[in-house]
Amino acid sequence: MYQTQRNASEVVAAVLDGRNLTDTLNALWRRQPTLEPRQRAAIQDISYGTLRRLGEIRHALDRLLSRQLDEPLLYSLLATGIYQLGWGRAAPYAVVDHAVRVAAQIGTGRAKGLVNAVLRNYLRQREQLAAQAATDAVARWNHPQWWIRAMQRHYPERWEAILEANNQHPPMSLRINRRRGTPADYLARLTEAGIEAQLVGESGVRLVEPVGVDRLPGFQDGDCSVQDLGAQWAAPLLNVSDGMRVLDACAAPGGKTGHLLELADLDLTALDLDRLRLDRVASNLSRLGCSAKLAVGDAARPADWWDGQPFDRILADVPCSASGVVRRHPDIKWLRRPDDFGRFAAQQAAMLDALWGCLKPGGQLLYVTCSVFPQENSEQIDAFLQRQPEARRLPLSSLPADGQCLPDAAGDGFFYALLEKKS
Ligand SMILES: C[S@@+](CC[C@H](N)C(=O)[O-])C[C@H]1O[C@@H](n2cnc3c(N)ncnc32)[C@H](O)[C@@H]1O
Repeated sequence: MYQTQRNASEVVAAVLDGRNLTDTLNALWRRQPTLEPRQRAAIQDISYGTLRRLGEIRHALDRLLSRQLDEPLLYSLLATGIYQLGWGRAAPYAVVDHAVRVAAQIGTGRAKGLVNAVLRNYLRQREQLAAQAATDAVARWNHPQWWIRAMQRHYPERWEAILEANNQHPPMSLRINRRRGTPADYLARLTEAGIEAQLVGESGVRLVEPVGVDRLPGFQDGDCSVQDLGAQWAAPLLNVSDGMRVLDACAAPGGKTGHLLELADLDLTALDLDRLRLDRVASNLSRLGCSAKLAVGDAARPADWWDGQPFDRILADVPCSASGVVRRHPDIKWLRRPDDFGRFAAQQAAMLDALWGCLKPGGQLLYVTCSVFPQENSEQIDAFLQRQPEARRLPLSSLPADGQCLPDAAGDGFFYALLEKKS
């Protein structure tokens, strides 16, 4: 366990230094290819758990440390240790013992004694610290203060539920490939495989407990895909039918591309700025047994990749703050800054304007984000409708009237706006 604690501390230290959690973990797997699945799962569990609870953990450390600790790795070792003691399943004596061993490797002379004292004091004062944390907003909700205030302002009735949902483990949902069978048939196959699940949405199944994809019947043959329920709205909302010319403008890793191709036989172009991520679109489509034209390019610069033939449908699943998927990426809430939203909004507006020029009169463009911040969503669309008089927003009867889905037990947070170009 001691190597696991060391690895998890390094991952958390990297995130606190501004790096993305998924990239950091992938870099670790590449650096240490001999880590067993069990060890990877433990490192992942400690890193994700620590970041989910970071507000409360920092609050405890502020009280347990007599002065500021300027050694980032040692601080992360304490943070992960507190997570394990407060919320983990490992025996407390083993957590403390192994953390002290890691401290001896990474810290200065006093590190061992400090780690031993802080973690033991945490165990002694745990209840008192938890009671104090309950009175501090950042510790209570485990989000930065500015984020909590923004949610209170934008969602006065729902902010607590949103923050609470962000701190939960995400559900694992599947999209059933309708070309291969019905969701009910697939549910029966899951039951036969001993995997408990329930039907959700139009083509979805939610698992009671997450499992590795290798356990999912027919996964390699494309019978199902892992996709959150909130994301499963996208393809059906675009109203595609056989023969349409469709652009998936920000396609990678191809979750929604595959869904579109399951719904109809399309002449589909999958565009993405990131060549490596586009490789994942190719492998996802090959697993599903469907194909698309793949193009590397900037959605805001059609001159670089467009042949001038207008599209019937465009899916613009634009890069955003990802503030609706915090439970899958708990680093996001600590890495984002309030001024990021202006930057995202400007990039999204440039993409929308450029893609609009590629749409046929009478065609439809679906704008999607996995954000819960109005700057990227309703405000973005309102401003677009002001700029583009030939655009009108179509109602989406299956979703909340403003198109904003908030993270809850059903799905992640997404925003949808369907725009039609007047003919
Ligand atoms: C939200 S993700 C798309 C998820 C994808 N639609 C799916 O369902 O699997 C946004 C994607 O936009 C890509 N991207 C970022 N900037 C872009 C740009 N200027 N032009 C095209 N793609 C871009 C990113 O590489 C990323 O793959």
